[in-house]
Amino acid sequence: MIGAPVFIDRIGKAYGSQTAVGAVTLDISAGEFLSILGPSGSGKTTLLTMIAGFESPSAGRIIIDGRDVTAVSPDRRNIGMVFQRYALFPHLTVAENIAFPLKMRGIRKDLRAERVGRALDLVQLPDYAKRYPHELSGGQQQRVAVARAIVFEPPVLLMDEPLGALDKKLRESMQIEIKQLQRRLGATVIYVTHDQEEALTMSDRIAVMAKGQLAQLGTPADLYCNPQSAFVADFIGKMNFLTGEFLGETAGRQTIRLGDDVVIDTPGAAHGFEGSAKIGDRVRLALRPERLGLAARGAGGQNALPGRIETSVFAGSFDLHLVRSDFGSGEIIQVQIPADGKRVPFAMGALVDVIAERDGLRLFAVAEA
Ligand SMILES: Nc1ncnc2c1ncn2[C@@H]1O[C@H](COP(=O)(O)OP(=O)(O)OP(=O)(O)O)[C@@H](O)[C@H]1O
Repeated sequence: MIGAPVFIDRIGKAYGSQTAVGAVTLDISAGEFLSILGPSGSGKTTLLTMIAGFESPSAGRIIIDGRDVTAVSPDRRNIGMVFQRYALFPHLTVAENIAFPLKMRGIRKDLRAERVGRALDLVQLPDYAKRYPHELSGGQQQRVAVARAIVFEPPVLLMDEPLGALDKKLRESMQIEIKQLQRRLGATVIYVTHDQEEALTMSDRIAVMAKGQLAQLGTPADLYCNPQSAFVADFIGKMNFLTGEFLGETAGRQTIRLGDDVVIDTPGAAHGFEGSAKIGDRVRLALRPERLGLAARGAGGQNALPGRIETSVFAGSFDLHLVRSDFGSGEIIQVQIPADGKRVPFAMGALVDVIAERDGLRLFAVAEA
């Protein structure tokens, strides 16, 4: 199976006066794993069902492998689909379920059996051909659904929250399985999820949707390190936000005052801020919990945020400290320190400095919050 490129050209969908998707353009390479990520109601499913052909767009075109399929019916787009609910036929065996798309395409019985066998091997269920769906676990049923979607070797696979109904552990192992399978097959995958960790783990690129629009498109590292808006910064990974006053810019560094007397330097306009603030404007400073450090009060050096430990939680691979700021209106700052087996040196109520590394800071205008 070789993947096909998918070009989504200014696609839009309106329901009456409501815009579900507004002029989204995505250029997806052959063999790419692209996730569509966004909160509930952001238009992910509407976008995917238009690519599948179950909804017709109000505007724009869909090009698969160089062919304009905008007006082509779903069964003629040569696309495999997996949904959150496995949607297996309950009265058919696993093998019959997987053979179904082949039968629809008029493939001979002996060839069908061979391809079903291969698909079952690929999803690691070689001994389950004769079982019925109700005799399988949720994860096994979803693997059968994946086998059914890939058995006719479609160059494009669409998946809409395929792991949403599974528990966390199973979901995580299936994420790896699906990713490995996709690499082996070379198929182009467009994968809808609202789970940012899932999108970060699986994708070559992620399209973040907000209110029917593309908020940002990039690699997982891109979105994580260079979010272009407070929305993306907040949606991808964990983020602390502090509101402050813009004091000005010198040598490419922006200076922000938090509360009455805490002054912070950011690394410059290249790091997420468009530089549209005027002196005195309110701005939002975004700080990743894992890019912060902790020191005893007074030992934090430059860019220290004074606060006190409200609570500390052991979270396995890291310790999470909630620090109440001693400036502004006493916001909670989350600080994540990798666990090294040693005890946390700070007791509850301890006076500390939160150390903000410059390159871990982002600055956003308040208006777009
Ligand atoms: N058939 C429809 N008629 C009217 N409005 C619709 C219809 N389908 C979707 N919408 C609206 O379009 C918007 C986008 O919905 P969509 O289901 O694409 O979002 P989503 O990001 O997939 O959400 P979720 O994660 O909750 O599934 C929503 O505001 C929704 O109410």
